[in-house]
Amino acid sequence: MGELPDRSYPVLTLKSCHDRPLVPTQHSARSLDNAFHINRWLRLMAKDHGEIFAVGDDDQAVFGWRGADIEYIRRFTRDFRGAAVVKLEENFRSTGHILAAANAVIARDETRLGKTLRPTREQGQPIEVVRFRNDEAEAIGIAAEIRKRGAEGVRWQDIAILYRANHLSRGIEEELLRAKVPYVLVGDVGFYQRAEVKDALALLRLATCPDDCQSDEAFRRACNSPPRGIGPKALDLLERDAEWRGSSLLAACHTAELPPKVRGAAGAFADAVRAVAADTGATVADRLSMLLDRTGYRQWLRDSRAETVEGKLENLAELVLLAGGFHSAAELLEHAALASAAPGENTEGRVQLLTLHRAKGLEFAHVFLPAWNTTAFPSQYGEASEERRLAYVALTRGKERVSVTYAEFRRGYVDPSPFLDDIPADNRHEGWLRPELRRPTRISPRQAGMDALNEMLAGLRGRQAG
Ligand SMILES: Nc1ncnc2c1ncn2[C@@H]1O[C@H](COP(=O)(O)OP(=O)(O)OP(=O)(O)O)[C@@H](O)[C@H]1O
Repeated sequence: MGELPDRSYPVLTLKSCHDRPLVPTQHSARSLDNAFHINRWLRLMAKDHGEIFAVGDDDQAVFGWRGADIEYIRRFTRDFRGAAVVKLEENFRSTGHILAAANAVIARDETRLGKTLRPTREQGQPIEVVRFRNDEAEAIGIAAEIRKRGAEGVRWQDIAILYRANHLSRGIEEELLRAKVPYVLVGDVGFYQRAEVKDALALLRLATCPDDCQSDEAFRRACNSPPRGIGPKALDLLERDAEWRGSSLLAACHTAELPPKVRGAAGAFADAVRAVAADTGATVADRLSMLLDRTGYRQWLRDSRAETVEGKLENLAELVLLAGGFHSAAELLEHAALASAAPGENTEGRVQLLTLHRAKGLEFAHVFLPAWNTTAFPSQYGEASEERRLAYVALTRGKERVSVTYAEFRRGYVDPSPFLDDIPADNRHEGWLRPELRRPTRISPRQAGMDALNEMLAGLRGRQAG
């Protein structure tokens, strides 16, 4: 059976098992993995055939925000009386230190069914917990550490950086670029290619030189978000008018023969952009923020109620913050253009960057977990116990080394994530592990000489005694 999107499992399982009892074959087990998504189907099937084999892990139920209900798996033995529960606690993936840390973090979830992972591997290296002054220093530190590991022979594709929200990738992407570490954003586009970031930068370009013909491209991108009735027809009228007068598209908002309703909305948009353009005393960050508010862009996002809206608003906040570091809009726009090179989807030979949710089910030899800070992780938008399970998922992605980092300043002073306190002292190391702490202790030539001498003497003594 090939790869199937999660949501097709129930349908497929139902079809393939329609007239047969469901037995624990590889197929059925795979199809029923993540039982908390599909308990209703299980009931239906059990009613017909009476045999159910389901695989799931309540500690990894992290999709409540999109409708998955953890209660399905938690009350499984109540729903299916007499069901035998087999706990799979032997873990082949992670070292002892990683599992001890993960076990300790999830143990604080009092509502869980309960299991304790046991390592089959060696104890390994403790979790590195590394503190930074601010998020920029954190990104620089991670990129430098990754370069070091590369120099020690670790393959790029064996390294992953897993973060809670996708706006957190921005600083790390830039430092990886600077450190010349090849990377790929898995299942996502780079920060500057995200639609809302492109929209905001288009507004900024427009306000920077409203009547420059190069701004027409920015106008085309920005003019109808939020929708103002400037569809293909109205845009065509604007293009003709601008061409005839030799003016910009923004100027044409007041001169073109648009239908009255569209004309009002287009005129208001042009006025909002020009008002910000005229405010030459404002900083780049202030101008960007004013544009997002006065054109109604931010409000439009808030009103959309899409699942992704918080992530988009976070990306905009990150962009405004970033803009604070630039003296002029032109500098920021140039920087964005240079950093926009699209990384491919090919993970071979690249460090992988992905959100914690996307990382579920995956594993990597080296895992970096940045931004373990109160504002970022646990997320202020998330449900507390689900955030804890996400921390468990995060730690258990690592096979050999897991490095958790946090900053003291991230859009203001922040505290370390409370999940950090739950990692036992025995299983953590503050700061990066230096190579001499990582490798098996080497015996110095002096010590080797001493050992050889002692062995020889012991042999001699033995012979004398004989
Ligand atoms: N019997 C085994 N012997 C050795 N290695 C094993 C065995 N079973 C699984 N593994 C290895 O353990 C790792 C984890 O296995 P797998 O991905 O199937 O676990 P999982 O329960 O789906 O994990 P998760 O849900 O946490 O992602 C993999 O690297 C797999 O190859």
